Amino acid sequence: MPGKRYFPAKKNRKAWTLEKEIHALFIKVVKERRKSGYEKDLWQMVLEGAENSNLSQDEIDQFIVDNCKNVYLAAHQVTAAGAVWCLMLLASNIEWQTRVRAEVLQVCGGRTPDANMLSKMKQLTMVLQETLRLYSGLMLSMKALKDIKIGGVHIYKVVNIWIMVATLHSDPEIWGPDALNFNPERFANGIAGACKLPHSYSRFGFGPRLCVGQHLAMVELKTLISPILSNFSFTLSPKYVHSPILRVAIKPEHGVNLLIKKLFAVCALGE
Ligand code: HEM
Repeated sequence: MPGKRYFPAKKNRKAWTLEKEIHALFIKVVKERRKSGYEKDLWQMVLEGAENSNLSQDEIDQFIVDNCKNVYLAAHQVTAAGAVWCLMLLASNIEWQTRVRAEVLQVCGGRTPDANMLSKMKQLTMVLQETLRLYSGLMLSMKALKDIKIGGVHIYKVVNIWIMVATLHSDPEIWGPDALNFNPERFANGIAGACKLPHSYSRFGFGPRLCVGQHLAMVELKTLISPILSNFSFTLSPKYVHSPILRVAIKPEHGVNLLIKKLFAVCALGE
């Protein structure tokens, strides 16, 4: 909500200093952008939206900073984690890697993928859906704004509700006995065909607070993964240690080490 500064209480010195530094950092970038000219992109729309409003300068700055944080935390971190897990899963499932590569080569024919090509990558979509089932957020949180009753359970106003996404995404009752396995085939007929209760597949949330970037995220992931598949084959390095850890998103604690082969040359790469 614009108009209020959500700096932590001053007595929490470290958090206060960090918050102020982040604020100053984003405002500096905005000033530099104004000086150097700009493109008419999403970022520019945020700036113009704020500046053409009736807000005070302080409120405008806060609105801009909040949007920067949103994009960094909600958009960048989770999408990057999705890409890394997808590569890890393809590296450990060569059959699927080969299958998706064949599709990408057939659809793109060595060209940079455009929107039309991306929409034809069905196998890659299935792999990404399965990746986000196995490695998306741990939980979603919501707060009851009034007393409600759901399925016979009374929930009082202001109670926080935590929805364990990881549990829903791995329940054999919902996904079948292979719920813990990587099996993109389950998404061959879309989400409704993959599980008993489509609402339980909530990697982008659901309801009015559904992820606004869900389609952009899929486009980004396909745009990143498809050229990698066209140009390289890869397996997991023996150095890889499987250790998912909860940060902003679920991330590989020690990165993902891959052995990458480009045509006939072999090289090793960290995350
Ligand atoms: C694989 C990538 C992504 C995943 C797994 C993901 C997941 C989520 C989830 C679970 C929520 C919360 C929904 C809820 O509370 O019900 C959310 C909200 C949000 N996401 Fe994403 N997201 C991704 C990418 C992106 C991208 C690329 C953007 C923007 C460019 C974005 C922007 C947002 C924003 C602004 C919200 C808050 C929406 C609101 O509260 O109204 N996300 N996302």
